[in-house]
Amino acid sequence: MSTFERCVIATRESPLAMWQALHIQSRLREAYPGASVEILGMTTRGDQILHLTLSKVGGKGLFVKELEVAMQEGAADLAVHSLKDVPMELPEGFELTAVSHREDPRDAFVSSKYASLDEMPAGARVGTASLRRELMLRMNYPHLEVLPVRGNVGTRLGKLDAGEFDAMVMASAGLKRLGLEERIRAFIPVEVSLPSPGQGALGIEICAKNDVMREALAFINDPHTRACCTAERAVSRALGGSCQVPLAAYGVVEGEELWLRALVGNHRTGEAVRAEARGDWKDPEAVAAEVVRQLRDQGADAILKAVLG
Ligand SMILES: NCc1[nH]cc(CCC(=O)O)c1CC(=O)O
Repeated sequence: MSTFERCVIATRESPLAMWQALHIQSRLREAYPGASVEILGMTTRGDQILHLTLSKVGGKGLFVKELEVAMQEGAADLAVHSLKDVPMELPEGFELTAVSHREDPRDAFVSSKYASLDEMPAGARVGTASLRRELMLRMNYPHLEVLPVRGNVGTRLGKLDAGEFDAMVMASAGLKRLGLEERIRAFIPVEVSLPSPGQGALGIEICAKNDVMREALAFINDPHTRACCTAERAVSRALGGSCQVPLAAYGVVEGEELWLRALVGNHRTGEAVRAEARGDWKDPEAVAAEVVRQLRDQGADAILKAVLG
């Protein structure tokens, strides 16, 4: 097997992105003692545009484009992403070569005033950065005021602590990775808040022609997590999933079966349709196709058309 002697990891410079890049760096250094593994921190447009919600500025691609350019120009050999921030379609010439074992995929309830969403009185303010979470809140807690929030994990916690919100819904994975688990007052069950496709997993992107890095990174790929995230992303891809679409999809492998659940809806009205299917975990696309068929049979396309206007 051809090995590499040095590689450069491209990453955004948010504390969470840097944690994730350093995590992959340490795994590569452990697997390949003596290899040079460096990190190239970059600022993306998604990091710069903070006054608008992602659903208004163009979505997930804003967090990956500059990292892909760095790989194209030879300044980096791989990019480490939060998989849920990676667009469902990669540009020509790139591939998602590995998906790591996922951290806790649940959404977390963060508040210094209340112990859970159930305890919040009518009119209490919940901050969220995602239309998926807004839909969940509209469906289950229509008496709460849902407000948009942008910024990285620390910025959002700062806004909560400054009193701009009474609570925040955020990814458990981000808080845990940053050593902020003590801020989590409650984990929101996936039955209530089905996760975003790929939530909690890391996606490692390379140039498709880079055979050396593909081989070197293969050990990071977790087959069950990859199957689940492949199915989750396939549902999103089929239904035009993006930051503009309130869509949730979550797969788990149980024995030889992949159990996939999904939901799409209208965050403004709380209208939603759900579906689930079980199938061979080695054929995630087939399981996703069955879930998409069920969602479409229940009117998912019309709901999403109303959302996108
Ligand atoms: N774009 C936000 C984002 N992207 C990845 C994570 C957390 C890590 C993960 O879920 O994989 C977060 C924070 C959040 O959703 O609260």
